[in-house]
Amino acid sequence: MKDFGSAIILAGGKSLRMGFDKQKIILRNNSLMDRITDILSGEFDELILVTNDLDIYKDSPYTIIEDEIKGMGPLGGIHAGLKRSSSRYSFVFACDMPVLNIGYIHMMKEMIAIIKPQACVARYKEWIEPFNAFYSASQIEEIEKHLGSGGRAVYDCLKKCNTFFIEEEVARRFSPDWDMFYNLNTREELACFVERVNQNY
Ligand SMILES: Nc1nc2c(ncn2[C@@H]2O[C@H](COP(=O)(O)OP(=O)(O)OP(=O)(O)O)[C@@H](O)[C@H]2O)c(=O)[nH]1
Ligand SMILES: [Mg+2]
Repeated sequence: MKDFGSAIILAGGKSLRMGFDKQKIILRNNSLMDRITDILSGEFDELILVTNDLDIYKDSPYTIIEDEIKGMGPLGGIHAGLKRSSSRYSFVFACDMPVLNIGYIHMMKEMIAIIKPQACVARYKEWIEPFNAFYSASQIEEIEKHLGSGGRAVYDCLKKCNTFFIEEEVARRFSPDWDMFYNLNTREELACFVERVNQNY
């Protein structure tokens, strides 16, 4: 079993705030999902998309699955992805995140290789950033317990695991403006991002 061969991209949920399915976001004429998979396929051997619409990916070369425990939000997607993953650790990302930072991924891998936690997640004040993070197969049981008792909060579940939290100042060295955690939840955020990056994307 490889340590770091797999990436999980979450593409389920309701997209209520966006008003259209976020896994279909187009940025400057290109599919955001295609951009994410293009970049991550250079870094990981196995890409697992956890979606609520299998039809979209009929011709995809990647592993396409649905939640096993449905309607529980991102933790349900992480659970399905980890169960399918063939690696000890999986990088977890979301379909509404426009910025990937490979240097930060490399740094997390190095930290994990030394510390050997169950998960590696950035912490920001009293919040965590559940995506652009690593989770491991060793958490599946704890996640099932958490979801089974109705818990949905990723942070609460991570507190019960041996999680290595990356502190804000460390993450900011890689992404001073926190872009690598930015996610597009509304049409305004989408328009604003397109405007801001303009030709540089
Ligand atoms: N597989 C899976 N992914 C999910 C689920 N809920 C959310 N996601 C994904 O998790 C990421 C973060 O989701 P959010 O932006 O918080 O929520 P959302 O449900 O997509 O959108 P809202 O309805 O506006 O809250 C996105 O990549 C979603 O596609 C779920 O139940 N299953
Ligand atoms: Mg979001």
